[in-house]
Amino acid sequence: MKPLLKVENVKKKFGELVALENISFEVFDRECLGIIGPNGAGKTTLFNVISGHMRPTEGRVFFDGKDITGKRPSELVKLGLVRTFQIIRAFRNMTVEENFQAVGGDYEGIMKELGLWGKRNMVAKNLSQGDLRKLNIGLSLTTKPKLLLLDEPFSGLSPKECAELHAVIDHLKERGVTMVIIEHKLKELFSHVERVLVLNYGILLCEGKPDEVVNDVKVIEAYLGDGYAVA
Ligand SMILES: Nc1ncnc2c1ncn2[C@@H]1O[C@H](COP(=O)(O)OP(=O)(O)OP(=O)(O)O)[C@@H](O)[C@H]1O
Repeated sequence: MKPLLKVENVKKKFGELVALENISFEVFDRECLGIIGPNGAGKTTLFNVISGHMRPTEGRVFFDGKDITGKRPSELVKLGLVRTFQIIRAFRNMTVEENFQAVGGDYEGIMKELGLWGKRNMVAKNLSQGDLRKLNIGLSLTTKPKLLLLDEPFSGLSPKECAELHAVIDHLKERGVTMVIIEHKLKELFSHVERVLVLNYGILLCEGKPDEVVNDVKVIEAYLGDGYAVA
C-alpha cells in the first residue's frame, strides 16, 4: 500500500536546539494516527514541518507521492493537506456563517453535519469552546482535505463537548478523511487511533498500537509515569 504521507529523516534545529532528530514515518490512506509525548517533545514542530509552516533543517516530506518539502501552507491546502484553521482575530467578530462565507466553498451541508446550522447567526467569539472547535474543523472541511492535522482537539473541552467532538471525528472518518492527531488526553485519542507515535526530546521513542505503547517501558519512563491507566 502506498502511503498518503511520508516523512523521511526529518530534522529540525532551532539554533543549537534539536527539536526533531531524524524522524521517519508513514501515514496510510484513511488511517487515523496519534502523536503523543511530553511537553516540548517536538509534536507541534512536526506539524509545522508537515503543514509547510516551517522548513525542515534536513529530510523530506512526501504527500500523495509528491515531494512537498518547503511548500507553502496555501499550496498544501490545494493539494489536500490541511491543518485545522484557527479563527484569527478579525474573524472572531463575524458570525459562524460569515466565517464560512469568507473561506468560500460549499458549506451548508458541512454546517448541518457538524451541528452548526442552528448557530449560524452567532458571533464566533460568543461560541462555547466545543462549538469553536467544530467551527475550526468545519472551515477546514470546506477545502476538502485528504489529510487533516488536528493539534490537541480535545484540550479544554468539557465531557459533553468531548462527546460531541468524538462524533465529529467519527464523521470525518466516514467522509474518508485521513487524520493525524496530537493529543495529551489519551483516553479520548485512543478511541480513534489504530497506531500511535511517541516523541520524546525530538526523537521517535516508539510506534505501535495504543495498548502496545502504553505498556512500553521507555514510554512509561519518559511520559506516562508508573501509576498510569487510560481511565
Ligand atoms: N520557533 C521556535 N524557536 C525556538 N525554539 C522552538 C520554536 N518552536 C519550538 N521550539 C522548541 O522546540 C522544542 C519542541 O517544541 P514543540 O512545541 O514542538 O513541542 P510539543 O511536543 O508540541 O510540546 P507541547 O506538548 O507543550 O505543545 C521545545 O524545546 C521548544 O521550546
